[in-house]
Amino acid sequence: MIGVVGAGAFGTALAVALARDGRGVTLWARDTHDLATTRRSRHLPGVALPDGIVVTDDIADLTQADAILLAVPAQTLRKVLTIHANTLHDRVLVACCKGIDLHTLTGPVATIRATLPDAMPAILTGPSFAADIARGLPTALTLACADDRAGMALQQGLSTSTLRLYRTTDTTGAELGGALKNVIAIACGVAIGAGLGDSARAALMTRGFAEMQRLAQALGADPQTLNGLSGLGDLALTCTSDLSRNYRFGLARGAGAAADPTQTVEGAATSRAVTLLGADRGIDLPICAVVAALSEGLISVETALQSLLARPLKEE
Ligand SMILES: NC(=O)C1=CN([C@@H]2O[C@H](COP(=O)(O)OP(=O)(O)OC[C@H]3O[C@@H](n4cnc5c(N)ncnc54)[C@H](OP(=O)(O)O)[C@@H]3O)[C@@H](O)[C@H]2O)C=CC1
Ligand SMILES: O=C(CO)COP(=O)(O)O
Repeated sequence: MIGVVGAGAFGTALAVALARDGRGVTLWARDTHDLATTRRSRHLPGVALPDGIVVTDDIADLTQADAILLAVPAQTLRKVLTIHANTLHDRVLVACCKGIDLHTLTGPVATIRATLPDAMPAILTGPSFAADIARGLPTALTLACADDRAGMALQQGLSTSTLRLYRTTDTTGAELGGALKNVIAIACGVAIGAGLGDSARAALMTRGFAEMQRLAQALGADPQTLNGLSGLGDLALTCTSDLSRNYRFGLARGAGAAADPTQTVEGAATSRAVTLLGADRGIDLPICAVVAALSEGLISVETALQSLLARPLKEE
């Protein structure tokens, strides 16, 4: 049985895909609302839960799970691990979130390691909208686990006919790719929202990818990981699709409109976290820094765009 913590859009979509493929799934939510009776998540409209999914608000129901997917926002992961340490402490835990904890400046795998040292941590990341996964559209993701035997078991256990998992042991590269692409997606949304056009977006994606590579290498990631699904792949998806909440957040800000406050926008807090990580190591992350200042309301859209366009001329 696979356990899923968090019945939001992504947790529900993964549960649906696994259950459709014949896996037993127990889906835990802190408050199931009417999910158990309606079999529909308010976070994933139009998708009905298959019979193979057991819905619960008792985390102890995950005690027998072969692996537990953690599909809660990155800024809440540490709290969830701490509160439910009794159930989660010695388990195979697959982080399904994309972000850097603003207080510890750690990614999801490092957060699991620090909070529950006897758990086996892994991360599932890469280009995949919950809506696509739930509809059974083909998706390819990265499964990263430092222990390659455990990674192989997870790859087998979590792949389905429509969900194709590629494996790596580079958890640092995988978690940084997923976290950083959300920040660059906000910047791209701002540019498009402000009417700067597709050429400006392509420039931001490229220079943003250079920032992703710089920080990831400084933190010990394999550059090849950033070139894969969890880095470049997810950057391409998130910076170009209206389905992305990070991109839409930027789009609204760029157009001078209010962003939807009910949406999970991981790149907002993560932009500050990665800016701090970069500053610690003397790494220049101008796009991330501008997104952080803009997300926190410290600068206007005009100032943000000016500071990106007024960068000194230099070699590529
Ligand atoms: N949506 C997508 O397409 C994809 C999302 N992801 C990643 O998945 C992660 C989760 O995003 P997503 O599912 O979309 O977000 P949603 O906003 O749809 O759902 C978040 C879920 O987390 C739960 N949650 C929040 N705080 C806590 C807490 N303290 N304790 C327990 N549960 C909590 C919420 O519960 P409640 O309903 O009670 O508020 C909700 O079920 C993010 O890191 C995102 O980047 C990755 C790939 C695709
Ligand atoms: O990570 C995602 C796609 O891979 C989802 O992106 P958003 O969180 O921006 O919606």
